[in-house]
Amino acid sequence: SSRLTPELSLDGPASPLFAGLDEDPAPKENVTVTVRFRPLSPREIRQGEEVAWYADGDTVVRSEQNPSVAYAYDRVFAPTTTTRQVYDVAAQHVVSGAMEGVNGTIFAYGVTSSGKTHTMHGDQRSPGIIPLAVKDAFSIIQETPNREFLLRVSYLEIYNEVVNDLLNPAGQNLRIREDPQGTFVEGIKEEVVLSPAHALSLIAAGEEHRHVGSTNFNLLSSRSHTIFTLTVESSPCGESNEGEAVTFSQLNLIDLAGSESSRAETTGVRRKEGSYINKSLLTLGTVISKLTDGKATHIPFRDSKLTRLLQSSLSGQGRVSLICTVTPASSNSEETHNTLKFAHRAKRIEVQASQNKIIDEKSLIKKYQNEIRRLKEELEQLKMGIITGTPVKDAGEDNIILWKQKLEDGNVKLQSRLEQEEEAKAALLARIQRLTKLILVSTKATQTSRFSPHPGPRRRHSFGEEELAYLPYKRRDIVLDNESNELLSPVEGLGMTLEDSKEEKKNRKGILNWFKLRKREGGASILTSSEGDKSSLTKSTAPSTPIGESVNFPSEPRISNSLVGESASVDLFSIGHGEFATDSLHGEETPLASRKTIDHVDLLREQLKILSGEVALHTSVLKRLTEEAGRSPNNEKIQMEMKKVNDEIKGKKHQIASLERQIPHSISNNQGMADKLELTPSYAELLEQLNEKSFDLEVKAADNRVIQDQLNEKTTECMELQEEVAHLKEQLYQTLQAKDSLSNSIMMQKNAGINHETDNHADQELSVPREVPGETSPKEPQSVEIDELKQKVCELIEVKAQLETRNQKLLEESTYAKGLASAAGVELKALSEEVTKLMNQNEKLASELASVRSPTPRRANSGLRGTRRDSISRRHEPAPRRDNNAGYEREKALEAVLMEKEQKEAELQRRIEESKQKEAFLESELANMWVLVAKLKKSQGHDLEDFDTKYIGS
Ligand SMILES: Nc1ncnc2c1ncn2[C@@H]1O[C@H](COP(=O)(O)OP(=O)(O)OP(=O)(O)O)[C@@H](O)[C@H]1O
Repeated sequence: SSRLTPELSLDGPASPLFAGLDEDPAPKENVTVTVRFRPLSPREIRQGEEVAWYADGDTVVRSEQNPSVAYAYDRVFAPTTTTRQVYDVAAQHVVSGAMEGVNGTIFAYGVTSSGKTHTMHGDQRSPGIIPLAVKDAFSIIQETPNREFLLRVSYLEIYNEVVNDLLNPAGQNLRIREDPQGTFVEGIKEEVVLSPAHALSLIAAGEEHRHVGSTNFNLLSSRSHTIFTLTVESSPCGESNEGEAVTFSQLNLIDLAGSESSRAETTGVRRKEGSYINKSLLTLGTVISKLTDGKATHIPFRDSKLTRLLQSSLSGQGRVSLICTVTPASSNSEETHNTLKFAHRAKRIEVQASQNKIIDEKSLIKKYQNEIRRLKEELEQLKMGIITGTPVKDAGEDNIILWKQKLEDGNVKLQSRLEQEEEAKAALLARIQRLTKLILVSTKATQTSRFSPHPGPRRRHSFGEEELAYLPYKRRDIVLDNESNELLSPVEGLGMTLEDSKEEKKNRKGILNWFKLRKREGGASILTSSEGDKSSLTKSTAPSTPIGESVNFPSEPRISNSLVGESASVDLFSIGHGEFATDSLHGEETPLASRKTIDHVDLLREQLKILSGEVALHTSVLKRLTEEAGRSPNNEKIQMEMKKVNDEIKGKKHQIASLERQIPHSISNNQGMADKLELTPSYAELLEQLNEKSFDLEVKAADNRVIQDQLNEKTTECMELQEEVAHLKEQLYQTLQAKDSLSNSIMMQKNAGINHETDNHADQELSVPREVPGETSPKEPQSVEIDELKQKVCELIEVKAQLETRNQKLLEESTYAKGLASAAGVELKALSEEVTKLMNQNEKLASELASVRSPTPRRANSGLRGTRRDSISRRHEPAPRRDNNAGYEREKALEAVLMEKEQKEAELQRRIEESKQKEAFLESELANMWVLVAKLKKSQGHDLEDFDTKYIGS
């Protein structure tokens, strides 16, 4: 499928993107071919089907009827084998190869209803190869601490020989292109993924668009081939990796549509689909036999879209694993035999597992790394600029007026410069965070690498609830005849899932917690991919642009708010807490928590300095004004200015005082926080999650804003269209009137018997203007009028066609906008549920906190709020015993944090409410728009229909 972003592939031959294959070419290996039997279905058993083929040991499939007919493969899986076992043998090595830069392709092949989709996608009880591979890829990143990764996905289907983008409904009928590196799909959308749940959610969304339909054999049969591609870029960690090669690879996970025998389907669409499916699978078979023939000169890759896209994999670049799914049923014996022969041929294809390397600096991961580095430098410079400030030059004592003027100007300039710099700094920080989040790194501190020659055993990660939610509950529940779908084998994975579920609940980290804080040398730590950065990605409008990082990422306002002004500095502090808490949880060697606090305190001090400078400037201005006021005491303007400056000085002083209070408070709060973390580490997790949720909410709100803008645009377009329609109506009306008057005059002429010819053919005159030699008036002007009318009719027809096209476009865009709005709605709902959950947890933690305190009879009987009130009132009592002081202080700090969190919760709730309102507003807007469009269509339709019947028809 798609290989590279255009910006990467544009480079051309002068700067080759790939260093190519390794200098030491990897030894040749064969395609891994496995066969998976599915159990007999209850229907097959009811119909008295017998077993025609069976697994004879681990590697042989044998015919029941004729035991001398047998085929050997790398592995044969009996009906009771679980998909996880299949994954371990048939897919794991391909996935781990892809993470190391070796291309990989895994595909399921078999007749309809043999279990391809069950194997590739699976369901919640038995996740398929695709979810397992995605999960494994992220586990590998987690266990490769010395490398940074960038993962992108694309998802397409080939339906009736047309390539459609499943991640972008607008991406239909895409073209397959070729370049020196192979074939790729032009304009396909790629999304950078940040967690398994994120990737699975994209697959689930893509599946919604896939073509499925019921056949005689499968109620939900796949009617298209799908290719899910995971593109992996990785480079060594750290900032000293400039010039080092980046490994690049693609993992293609393919669920083919099933080949069908002629008895499978009889009518219309299904038959057409079936013939396309069979043709492409036949081409696949031919390609494979020619590839293994040895003598073949021409391989017909171009005969089908499927083989064109698989060309580079099948011609040996990277690992290939073919999983052939078969049913043992005797009624399918012949088809099974064909599948087995196909698998046997494929076994002979040779491939080479060489590592791809990109030497070009323009690999996407490199591009991000360089940009992060550059932004950090800019930020450093900006910070220094803010601290240094702009010195105001002494203009000399003899020119005091000029000096004063300059001072005033300098003051204004300084202020606006400071504001600008603060804004720029916030924007830079946000951008660094945004870019850093896209690059995935392990949270492990250990330096063992999977890229080392002998990687240790890997821990198997089980699916969390949020990840399972993106898999179908039970795929294809209904089989024909309404029979139960339970096949005669233990339900795969069920036991395991039940067993695991308790463990999963305990360990559950959720979508957002796959990657925690990331440390970077020589700079402030930056949050990595702990947040599902969906908004920025799905906003990407241009196909093949993997990130929409420039679009709608609302972190700037949040950070800039936090940097401007006194009240907002509380916000800044709360952000600091979130990050601080998260980092502390991981207990890494660098004391990130204290560094965060130092950063924060530094910032407060910087603000203090700025404010002091401003106060000094204002004071000098005030002094000058006082002198002037002394000279002209009745000048009201000066008095007012003095008052204004005075107020400003007071305001600034007030801010300074509050900042001075905040600095020690921040330090002690930090201490309190650290103590609290010792007691309740999960509390920090909660804070972090709250932080993440609020961030998500902001993203959603930004999304809503975009949708709202789109809606407004559409509404304006609708209004314009309406105006145009009204205008057209007017024109039509005029034309009709002209025509009526023309008919009248003709009739009058007829009656007067002026022209006998006209008498007989008056009607024809209307539509066919004729020239009568020697005859001039009064017929000439009439025919001119008729000509004009005809001209108008033509023009109107053209306008009608244009309007119809525009209307169609408008309808498509509205559908898309509606989709976006409903997606935002679903997300919001999920978020509000999360927040409710968090609040419950919070309540629980608060009561735990209460129990941690040394119990007094009074506290033991009161609830959380009672406890807080008690402790607040205690603050006004005389100080308790000296040895209780430390505990008391600590309690105070904890309470402050608790209160702060409650405020944050309330704030979150408020934001959810706001978002909900916005959503409701959007929905009503959308509904209005639909009504408008419908009305428009209706009125336009009526008018034009009338028009057609009346004039064009006649
Ligand atoms: N190994 C298996 N164990 C249990 N059930 C299975 C297995 N393989 C397939 N099934 C069940 O058999 C039915 C058909 O499987 P599936 O839809 O995966 O077939 P398919 O080959 O993808 O069909 P199509 O080509 O028509 O899409 C489903 O109900 C599925 O749950």
